[in-house]
Amino acid sequence: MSHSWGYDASDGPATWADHFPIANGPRQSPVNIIPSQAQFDSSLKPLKLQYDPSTSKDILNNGHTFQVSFLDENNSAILSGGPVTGTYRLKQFHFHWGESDDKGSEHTVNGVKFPCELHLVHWNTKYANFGEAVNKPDGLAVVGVFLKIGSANPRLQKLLDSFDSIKAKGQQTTFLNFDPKNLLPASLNFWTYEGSLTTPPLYESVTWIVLKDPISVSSAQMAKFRSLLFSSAGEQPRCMCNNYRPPQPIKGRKVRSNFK
Ligand SMILES: NS(=O)(=O)c1ccc2c(c1)[C@H]1CCC[C@H]1[C@@H](c1ccc(O)cc1Cl)N2
Ligand SMILES: [Zn+2]
Repeated sequence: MSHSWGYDASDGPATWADHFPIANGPRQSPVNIIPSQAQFDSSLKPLKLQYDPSTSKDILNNGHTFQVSFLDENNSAILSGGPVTGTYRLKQFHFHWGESDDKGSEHTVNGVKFPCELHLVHWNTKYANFGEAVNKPDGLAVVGVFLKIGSANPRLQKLLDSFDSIKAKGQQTTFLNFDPKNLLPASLNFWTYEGSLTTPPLYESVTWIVLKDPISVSSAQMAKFRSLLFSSAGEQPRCMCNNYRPPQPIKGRKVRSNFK
Protein backbone atom coordinates (compact mmCIF):
# COMPACT_ATOMS: atom_id res chain seq x y z
CA MET A 1 0.00 0.00 0.00
CA SER A 2 1.78 3.15 -1.16
CA HIS A 3 2.11 5.86 1.51
CA SER A 4 -0.67 8.46 1.33
CA TRP A 5 0.50 11.98 0.59
CA GLY A 6 -1.24 15.23 -0.28
CA TYR A 7 -0.84 18.99 -0.29
CA ASP A 8 -1.91 19.94 3.23
CA ALA A 9 0.46 21.03 6.03
CA SER A 10 0.17 17.51 7.48
CA ASP A 11 0.95 15.54 4.29
CA GLY A 12 2.21 18.11 1.79
CA PRO A 13 5.54 18.86 0.05
CA ALA A 14 7.34 19.78 3.31
CA THR A 15 6.66 16.25 4.64
CA TRP A 16 7.35 14.17 1.52
CA ALA A 17 11.02 13.52 2.38
CA ASP A 18 9.86 11.52 5.43
CA HIS A 19 8.67 8.67 3.21
CA PHE A 20 10.36 9.62 -0.09
CA PRO A 21 13.95 10.64 0.77
CA ILE A 22 14.62 11.34 -2.94
CA ALA A 23 12.65 14.54 -2.25
CA ASN A 24 16.06 16.01 -1.26
CA GLY A 25 17.81 14.51 -4.29
CA PRO A 26 20.07 16.19 -6.84
CA ARG A 27 17.54 16.55 -9.69
CA GLN A 28 14.18 17.42 -8.14
CA SER A 29 11.34 19.32 -9.83
CA PRO A 30 9.86 21.84 -10.27
CA VAL A 31 12.44 24.65 -10.42
CA ASN A 32 12.38 28.42 -10.81
CA ILE A 33 13.40 29.25 -14.38
CA ILE A 34 15.58 32.38 -14.70
CA PRO A 35 15.56 33.16 -18.44
CA SER A 36 18.69 35.35 -18.25
CA GLN A 37 20.62 32.38 -16.80
CA ALA A 38 19.31 29.81 -19.31
CA GLN A 39 21.83 28.75 -21.95
CA PHE A 40 20.76 28.94 -25.61
CA ASP A 41 21.73 25.58 -27.16
CA SER A 42 21.74 25.63 -30.97
CA SER A 43 22.13 21.84 -31.02
CA LEU A 44 18.62 21.38 -29.60
CA LYS A 45 16.33 20.08 -32.34
CA PRO A 46 12.81 21.43 -32.92
CA LEU A 47 10.31 19.75 -30.61
CA LYS A 48 8.04 17.36 -32.51
CA LEU A 49 4.65 16.54 -30.97
CA GLN A 50 2.58 14.24 -33.17
CA TYR A 51 -0.72 13.51 -31.43
CA ASP A 52 -3.76 11.49 -32.54
CA PRO A 53 -7.15 12.40 -31.01
CA SER A 54 -8.36 8.82 -31.52
CA THR A 55 -5.94 7.70 -28.78
CA SER A 56 -7.65 9.56 -25.95
CA LYS A 57 -9.38 7.16 -23.56
CA ASP A 58 -10.78 8.53 -20.31
CA ILE A 59 -10.66 11.29 -17.71
CA LEU A 60 -10.13 10.47 -14.04
CA ASN A 61 -10.09 12.30 -10.72
CA ASN A 62 -7.16 10.50 -9.05
CA GLY A 63 -7.42 12.39 -5.78
CA HIS A 64 -4.41 14.59 -6.54
CA THR A 65 -5.43 16.11 -9.89
CA PHE A 66 -7.51 15.08 -12.89
CA GLN A 67 -5.83 13.26 -15.76
CA VAL A 68 -6.74 12.34 -19.33
CA SER A 69 -5.16 9.00 -20.33
CA PHE A 70 -4.22 7.82 -23.81
CA LEU A 71 -3.86 4.47 -25.54
CA ASP A 72 -0.10 3.92 -25.71
CA GLU A 73 0.27 0.49 -27.42
CA ASN A 74 1.67 2.09 -30.59
CA ASN A 75 3.41 5.24 -31.78
CA SER A 76 0.23 7.17 -32.65
CA ALA A 77 0.85 9.94 -30.13
CA ILE A 78 4.54 10.72 -29.73
CA LEU A 79 7.16 13.26 -28.74
CA SER A 80 10.51 13.37 -30.47
CA GLY A 81 13.26 15.90 -31.17
CA GLY A 82 13.86 18.74 -28.73
CA PRO A 83 16.31 17.58 -26.03
CA VAL A 84 15.46 13.87 -26.30
CA THR A 85 16.83 11.08 -28.44
CA GLY A 86 14.38 8.48 -29.67
CA THR A 87 10.62 8.38 -29.36
CA TYR A 88 8.46 8.99 -26.29
CA ARG A 89 4.79 7.98 -26.17
CA LEU A 90 2.04 10.13 -24.66
CA LYS A 91 0.65 8.45 -21.52
CA GLN A 92 -1.52 11.14 -19.96
CA PHE A 93 -1.88 14.81 -19.25
CA HIS A 94 -2.97 16.55 -16.05
CA PHE A 95 -2.86 19.97 -14.41
CA HIS A 96 -1.77 21.73 -11.20
CA TRP A 97 -3.52 24.87 -9.94
CA GLY A 98 -4.06 27.24 -6.99
CA GLU A 99 -6.94 28.27 -4.75
CA SER A 100 -6.66 31.76 -6.31
CA ASP A 101 -5.38 33.14 -9.61
CA ASP A 102 -2.07 34.35 -8.07
CA LYS A 103 -0.58 30.85 -7.68
CA GLY A 104 -0.88 27.28 -8.87
CA SER A 105 1.95 26.55 -11.29
CA GLU A 106 4.84 24.30 -10.27
CA HIS A 107 7.56 25.84 -12.41
CA THR A 108 7.98 29.60 -11.98
CA VAL A 109 9.68 32.15 -14.25
CA ASN A 110 11.79 34.79 -12.48
CA GLY A 111 9.83 33.78 -9.37
CA VAL A 112 6.48 34.47 -11.06
CA LYS A 113 3.76 31.89 -10.43
CA PHE A 114 1.07 31.20 -13.03
CA PRO A 115 -2.46 30.19 -11.94
CA CYS A 116 -2.17 26.78 -13.56
CA GLU A 117 0.29 24.43 -15.29
CA LEU A 118 -0.45 21.59 -17.74
CA HIS A 119 1.80 18.51 -17.85
CA LEU A 120 1.84 16.19 -20.87
CA VAL A 121 3.61 13.00 -19.76
CA HIS A 122 5.47 10.81 -22.28
CA TRP A 123 7.54 7.63 -21.74
CA ASN A 124 10.65 6.47 -23.59
CA THR A 125 9.88 3.62 -25.99
CA LYS A 126 13.36 2.16 -25.41
CA TYR A 127 11.58 0.62 -22.37
CA ALA A 128 8.86 -2.02 -22.72
CA ASN A 129 6.11 0.05 -21.10
CA PHE A 130 5.33 3.04 -18.88
CA GLY A 131 5.89 1.10 -15.66
CA GLU A 132 9.39 0.13 -16.79
CA ALA A 133 10.21 3.68 -17.89
CA VAL A 134 8.82 5.66 -14.95
CA ASN A 135 11.89 5.31 -12.69
CA LYS A 136 14.73 5.36 -15.29
CA PRO A 137 16.92 8.47 -15.64
CA ASP A 138 15.82 8.89 -19.30
CA GLY A 139 12.42 7.30 -18.79
CA LEU A 140 10.01 10.23 -19.12
CA ALA A 141 9.65 13.51 -20.98
CA VAL A 142 7.06 15.92 -19.60
CA VAL A 143 5.97 19.01 -21.53
CA GLY A 144 4.90 21.82 -19.21
CA VAL A 145 2.54 24.53 -20.44
CA PHE A 146 1.68 27.61 -18.36
CA LEU A 147 -1.89 28.91 -18.25
CA LYS A 148 -2.25 32.68 -17.90
CA ILE A 149 -5.42 34.57 -16.92
CA GLY A 150 -7.02 36.16 -19.96
CA SER A 151 -9.93 35.47 -22.25
CA ALA A 152 -11.80 32.20 -21.83
CA ASN A 153 -10.08 29.39 -23.71
CA PRO A 154 -12.65 27.42 -25.74
CA ARG A 155 -10.17 24.57 -26.09
CA LEU A 156 -10.46 23.84 -22.37
CA GLN A 157 -14.25 23.66 -22.50
CA LYS A 158 -14.54 19.91 -23.23
CA LEU A 159 -12.41 19.24 -20.14
CA LEU A 160 -14.41 21.62 -17.95
CA ASP A 161 -17.71 20.12 -19.16
CA SER A 162 -16.59 16.70 -17.87
CA PHE A 163 -15.88 17.92 -14.33
CA ASP A 164 -19.41 17.29 -13.02
CA SER A 165 -18.89 13.56 -13.69
CA ILE A 166 -15.44 13.38 -12.04
CA LYS A 167 -16.04 15.69 -9.08
CA ALA A 168 -14.83 13.24 -6.42
CA LYS A 169 -11.69 11.10 -6.04
CA GLY A 170 -11.90 7.84 -8.01
CA GLN A 171 -14.58 9.03 -10.44
CA GLN A 172 -13.79 8.39 -14.12
CA THR A 173 -15.57 8.75 -17.44
CA THR A 174 -14.79 8.06 -21.08
CA PHE A 175 -13.10 10.95 -22.87
CA LEU A 176 -12.80 10.26 -26.59
CA ASN A 177 -11.48 12.18 -29.58
CA PHE A 178 -9.60 14.80 -27.65
CA ASP A 179 -6.57 16.31 -29.41
CA PRO A 180 -4.00 17.55 -26.86
CA LYS A 181 -2.41 19.54 -29.67
CA ASN A 182 -5.22 22.03 -29.03
CA LEU A 183 -3.76 22.72 -25.58
CA LEU A 184 -0.44 23.95 -26.97
CA PRO A 185 0.58 27.56 -27.66
CA ALA A 186 1.50 28.61 -31.20
CA SER A 187 5.23 28.56 -30.44
CA LEU A 188 7.03 25.46 -29.18
CA ASN A 189 9.98 27.50 -27.88
CA PHE A 190 11.07 25.79 -24.66
CA TRP A 191 13.39 25.61 -21.69
CA THR A 192 14.70 22.15 -20.78
CA TYR A 193 16.45 20.58 -17.80
CA GLU A 194 16.84 17.20 -16.11
CA GLY A 195 14.40 16.73 -13.25
CA SER A 196 11.86 14.53 -11.52
CA LEU A 197 8.23 13.73 -11.02
CA THR A 198 6.79 16.61 -8.96
CA THR A 199 4.76 14.32 -6.72
CA PRO A 200 5.66 11.14 -4.88
CA PRO A 201 7.33 8.85 -5.78
CA LEU A 202 9.41 11.85 -7.06
CA TYR A 203 11.45 9.59 -9.37
CA GLU A 204 14.37 11.48 -10.98
CA SER A 205 13.32 10.25 -14.40
CA VAL A 206 12.02 13.32 -16.21
CA THR A 207 13.46 15.40 -19.01
CA TRP A 208 11.44 18.58 -18.51
CA ILE A 209 10.43 20.61 -21.54
CA VAL A 210 8.73 23.80 -20.33
CA LEU A 211 7.16 25.91 -23.07
CA LYS A 212 7.93 29.61 -22.91
CA ASP A 213 4.53 30.81 -24.14
CA PRO A 214 1.42 30.31 -22.05
CA ILE A 215 -2.10 29.48 -23.19
CA SER A 216 -5.02 31.52 -21.87
CA VAL A 217 -7.60 30.58 -19.24
CA SER A 218 -10.29 32.84 -17.78
CA SER A 219 -10.81 33.41 -14.08
CA ALA A 220 -14.25 31.79 -14.41
CA GLN A 221 -12.68 28.72 -16.01
CA MET A 222 -10.14 28.52 -13.17
CA ALA A 223 -13.05 28.58 -10.71
CA LYS A 224 -14.38 25.45 -12.45
CA PHE A 225 -11.03 23.65 -11.81
CA ARG A 226 -11.59 24.46 -8.11
CA SER A 227 -15.00 22.75 -8.17
CA LEU A 228 -13.20 19.39 -8.18
CA LEU A 229 -12.57 17.59 -4.89
CA PHE A 230 -9.54 15.84 -3.37
CA SER A 231 -12.04 13.80 -1.33
CA SER A 232 -14.09 10.74 -2.29
CA ALA A 233 -17.88 10.85 -2.60
CA GLY A 234 -19.51 10.75 0.82
CA GLU A 235 -16.42 12.16 2.60
CA GLN A 236 -16.14 15.69 3.97
CA PRO A 237 -15.65 17.65 0.69
CA ARG A 238 -12.12 19.09 0.27
CA CYS A 239 -11.51 21.53 -2.61
CA MET A 240 -8.97 20.25 -5.14
CA CYS A 241 -6.61 23.23 -5.36
CA ASN A 242 -3.05 24.19 -4.39
CA ASN A 243 -1.98 20.81 -5.79
CA TYR A 244 1.45 22.17 -6.70
CA ARG A 245 4.94 21.54 -5.34
CA PRO A 246 7.05 24.70 -4.88
CA PRO A 247 10.33 25.14 -6.79
CA GLN A 248 13.22 22.95 -5.61
CA PRO A 249 16.97 23.73 -5.41
CA ILE A 250 18.61 23.77 -8.88
CA LYS A 251 21.76 22.10 -7.38
CA GLY A 252 24.05 23.15 -10.21
CA ARG A 253 21.79 22.02 -13.06
CA LYS A 254 21.82 23.93 -16.33
CA VAL A 255 18.56 25.09 -17.88
CA ARG A 256 18.89 25.25 -21.66
CA SER A 257 16.70 27.03 -24.22
CA ASN A 258 16.11 26.48 -27.92
CA PHE A 259 15.53 30.19 -28.43
CA LYS A 260 17.57 33.37 -27.85
N1 LIG B 1 3.57 16.20 -12.10
S1 LIG B 1 4.38 15.10 -12.90
O1 LIG B 1 4.08 15.16 -14.30
O2 LIG B 1 5.77 15.21 -12.57
C1 LIG B 1 3.86 13.54 -12.28
C2 LIG B 1 4.16 13.20 -10.97
C3 LIG B 1 3.77 11.93 -10.45
C4 LIG B 1 3.06 11.06 -11.24
C5 LIG B 1 2.70 11.44 -12.52
C6 LIG B 1 3.13 12.66 -13.05
C7 LIG B 1 1.85 10.52 -13.32
C8 LIG B 1 2.26 10.58 -14.75
C9 LIG B 1 3.53 9.80 -14.79
C10 LIG B 1 3.54 8.91 -13.56
C11 LIG B 1 2.17 9.06 -12.97
C12 LIG B 1 2.13 8.78 -11.49
C13 LIG B 1 2.83 7.49 -11.23
C14 LIG B 1 4.09 7.47 -10.70
C15 LIG B 1 4.72 6.25 -10.47
C16 LIG B 1 4.07 5.06 -10.77
O3 LIG B 1 4.68 3.90 -10.49
C17 LIG B 1 2.82 5.09 -11.32
C18 LIG B 1 2.20 6.31 -11.55
CL1 LIG B 1 0.67 6.31 -12.29
N2 LIG B 1 2.69 9.84 -10.70
ZN1 LIG C 1 2.27 17.29 -13.04
